Amino acid sequence: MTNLDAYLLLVLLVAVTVGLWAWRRWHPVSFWYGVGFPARVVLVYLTWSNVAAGCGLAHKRRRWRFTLDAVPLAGAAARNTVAVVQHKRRMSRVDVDKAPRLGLPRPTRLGWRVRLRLSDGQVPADYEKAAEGIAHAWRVHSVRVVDVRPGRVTLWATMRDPLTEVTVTPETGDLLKVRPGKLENGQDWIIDFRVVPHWLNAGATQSGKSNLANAIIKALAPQPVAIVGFDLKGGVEFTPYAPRLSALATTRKECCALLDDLVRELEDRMALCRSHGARNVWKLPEPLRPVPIIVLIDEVAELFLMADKSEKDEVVRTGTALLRVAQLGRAFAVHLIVCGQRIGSDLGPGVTALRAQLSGRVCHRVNDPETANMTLGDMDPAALDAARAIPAETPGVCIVAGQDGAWYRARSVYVSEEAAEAAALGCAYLTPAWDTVIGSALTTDPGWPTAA
Ligand SMILES: Nc1ncnc2c1ncn2[C@@H]1O[C@H](COP(=O)(O)OP(=O)(O)OP(=O)(O)O)[C@@H](O)[C@H]1O
Repeated sequence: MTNLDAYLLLVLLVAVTVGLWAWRRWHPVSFWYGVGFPARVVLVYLTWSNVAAGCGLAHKRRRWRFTLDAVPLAGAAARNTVAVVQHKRRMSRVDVDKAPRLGLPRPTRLGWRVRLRLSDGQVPADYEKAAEGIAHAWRVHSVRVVDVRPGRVTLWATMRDPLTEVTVTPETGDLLKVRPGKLENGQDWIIDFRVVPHWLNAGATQSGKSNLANAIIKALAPQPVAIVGFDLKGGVEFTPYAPRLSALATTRKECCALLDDLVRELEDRMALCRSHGARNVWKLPEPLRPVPIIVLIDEVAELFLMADKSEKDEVVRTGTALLRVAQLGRAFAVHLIVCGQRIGSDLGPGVTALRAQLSGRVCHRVNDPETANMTLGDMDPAALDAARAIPAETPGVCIVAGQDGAWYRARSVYVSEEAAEAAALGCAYLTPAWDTVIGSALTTDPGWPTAA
């Protein structure tokens, strides 16, 4: 090779490197699909046998192999005997590691998914246990086991944590559908109250519960819905959103009265549906359809705590009414968002039944494993581990589980109180008066205010 050739080669190498750097810098998405992902696939295939063996996923198979007989292993004796031992290559059956069969990796925006065939005797839990080891071996942020089918699992590798910075996604305006943040897979986190009607929003103090409530209020504010609040912290949480609230209860007495209204309204809606032969309000003709009601409850434990015996009746009444709202609400468009640090059976009878009705679960960072258990206990145990691993420095990160049993790491988008207040004020003209809301099922005109 002449000097000129070497020079040209060097220039070419520099040009390719700079080109790749610029491609990655200015168009990371196409760079990932065009270069990053194929390179990763090659690496994953080449290293899979070792990775599987290292993570305890390979199993031993007896295979015919050429072996060297009588080769001393090591040490001085080995050197001495090597001269006299005849090395004979011969076929014999030996134990070899066999990795589970890897399917074709498919790219995602932040990583890849790859399907695996379970070896005999393996269960998906073996892969869940090995997920952290695989993530380190593949040098990725996380590996999750998803989409479990008989004899197969899918591993989902994510290169970096998409939840470090969550940006706002514009709302589509679909009724009762909000996008309060992002999921770990980079997709929008969607809360659709028509699919999952009631939600439990739990977590330790400063974990991001109120921020999620802000995000939901901000997203619901421009929609034709009535929002009511229960805030037994003296109204400090929800009073700033009062312009967009049709009703706000801040004392136990007000809570009882508001719950009575809600139960009566549910009964009216039930009667209306019955008289029109409809199973739920969505089957009613549109002009007759009552306005959906979103019930926001802050620190639910306050509703169940009693200072003395005189409050017992009120607490029992509250619990029963809340349970009725939860049980009947789905069909009659009354939806609950229950926030709290704890919602355990220690709060009294009825709480466990209420919790069972809240099929949407959001578990923020927790201080004690019981809270994660209470919120996600009936879900996949891996979801519990993930909830316990949420660090304090990432408020808003949570584990979300819907009724399909699947769970995701997610983070709500940051919505300051000022932004939520501004949204509530800006949409105040959409706030239906409580009197018209609770009478809406009895009239043909729900009294819905129109834009000014
Ligand atoms: N998604 C998020 N992104 C960035 N910061 C967040 C996010 N969610 C919450 N925070 C910040 O974390 C802090 C605590 O949040 P928040 O008030 O929502 O917690 P909380 O669980 O409601 O606490 P408490 O129970 O004490 O009221 C706030 O300063 C808030 O700005």
